[in-house]
Amino acid sequence: MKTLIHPQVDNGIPATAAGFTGGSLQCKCVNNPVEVTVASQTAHNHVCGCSKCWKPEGALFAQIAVVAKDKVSVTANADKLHIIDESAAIQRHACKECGTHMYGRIENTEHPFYGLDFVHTELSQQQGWSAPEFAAFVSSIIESGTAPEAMADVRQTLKDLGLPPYDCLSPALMDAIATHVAAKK
Ligand SMILES: N[C@@H](CCC(=O)N[C@@H](CS)C(=O)NCC(=O)O)C(=O)O
Ligand SMILES: [Zn+2]
Ligand SMILES: [Zn+2]
Repeated sequence: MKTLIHPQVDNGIPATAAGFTGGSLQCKCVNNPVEVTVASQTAHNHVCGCSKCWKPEGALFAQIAVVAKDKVSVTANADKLHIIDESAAIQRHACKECGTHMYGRIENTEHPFYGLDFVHTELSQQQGWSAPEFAAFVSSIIESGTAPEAMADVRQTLKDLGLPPYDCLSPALMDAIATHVAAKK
């Protein structure tokens, strides 16, 4: 049986469009959906297996990208948003009604990724957002109920999709974090 990762990658990954300048994200509410406008292309898109990132119904992984926080604005039904966990590094602003995470913001100015917001571009009608490049926090799917015996198959499926699997972030992002830490010392 085919191992399903996420609906945006299972049937081939849609390509990044050159010159793409952003669009809007909507939550899953039929009435009065929350709308977030992202006024630029995203970067570092990836699938994340951690238990904190929002996943659509039935998906094993979340799909998540980053964008400069000043490009992100709530443009409809902002009153429906709440922060899932104020103490987390990433403050995830989610719809109180349907549970969809609309954006994650880092408020700690010392954090290596301060200034970047995390967004799920699958919530957009527009095509051309930056394509996922790797899989992060792969081992973490065990914490959400995946059997450890299934992991070899999950990792092979990710490799076959062109998403190299890592158990934290990608080497490039881990290097960026370490560079930030070293510069502070
Ligand atoms: N094994 C943990 C990993 C959680 C984790 O560290 N997630 C990463 C990737 S999203 C992170 O940076 N979290 C910061 C946060 O959630 O605020 C889980 O699955 O809950
Ligand atoms: Zn909603
Ligand atoms: Zn995550």
